[in-house]
Amino acid sequence: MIEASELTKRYGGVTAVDGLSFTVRPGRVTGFLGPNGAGKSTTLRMILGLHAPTAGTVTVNGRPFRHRPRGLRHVGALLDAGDVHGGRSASAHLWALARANRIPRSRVGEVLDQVGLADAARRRIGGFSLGMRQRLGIAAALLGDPPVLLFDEPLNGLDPQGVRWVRGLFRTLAAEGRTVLVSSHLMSEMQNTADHLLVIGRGALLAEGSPDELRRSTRTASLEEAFMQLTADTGSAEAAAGGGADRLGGGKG
Ligand SMILES: Nc1ncnc2c1ncn2[C@@H]1O[C@H](COP(=O)(O)OP(=O)(O)OP(=O)(O)O)[C@@H](O)[C@H]1O
Repeated sequence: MIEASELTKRYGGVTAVDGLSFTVRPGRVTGFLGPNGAGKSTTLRMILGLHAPTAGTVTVNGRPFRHRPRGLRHVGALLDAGDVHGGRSASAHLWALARANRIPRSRVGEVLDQVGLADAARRRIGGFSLGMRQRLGIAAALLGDPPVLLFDEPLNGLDPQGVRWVRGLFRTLAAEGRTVLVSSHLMSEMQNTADHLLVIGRGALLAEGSPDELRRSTRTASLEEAFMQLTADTGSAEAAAGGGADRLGGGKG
């Protein structure tokens, strides 16, 4: 369970996250949606204790999460798949993380198998495609078998088979009772994946509910249209490109 209360982050004059309160429950996939610059990554970084909130609190299973030894056993996260040492092999990268988090070495082979990178285990990460890096980032998140998992734009660079695989993986992780939070700026991606959605714009919560609830509350035919409508006033490039949709009011679903 992740609980945010009045979470706020300011960078100088920019308010990236603005009094955000939400609960992410275990046993379901929660989609975290918002246009570019809405504050998704900043929120994920505050959940992980990488950035300190300017105000408000966020807890993971009742306590603020700090990076610490064995942290990967509590929370696994894919934030930026490009943020890895390109000179290392996939297995060396995962083994370094496992060692630092006191995770048995046997997990390295297991997660490489799980993400479909077993054949690339000894290859340098520098030669990996974006999709392979995403898979490696997912492997790192799974390494400590954690009860809470955060994924920032996990589908970037994945081919259709990869996208289908990730959707299945998220469903399995949720069915195992884990807390799964997945950020995306594409509502359509979440249509088949998320049980519950949090929609933010300019750092504030615009709406939350199941995909059906969001469609009903916005009286739209698809989640994509619902998203356009909910974010129409946030000044995003996507909302502007969507154009046209009448605003019917979004509120909580
Ligand atoms: N370290 C930082 N210093 C200054 N401003 C920042 C910093 N990190 C984020 N911001 C600003 O905070 C706002 C929210 O950014 P954030 O990356 O959290 O949004 P996002 O929803 O993840 O966007 P995207 O979908 O583009 O990844 C943006 O205006 C961004 O420019």
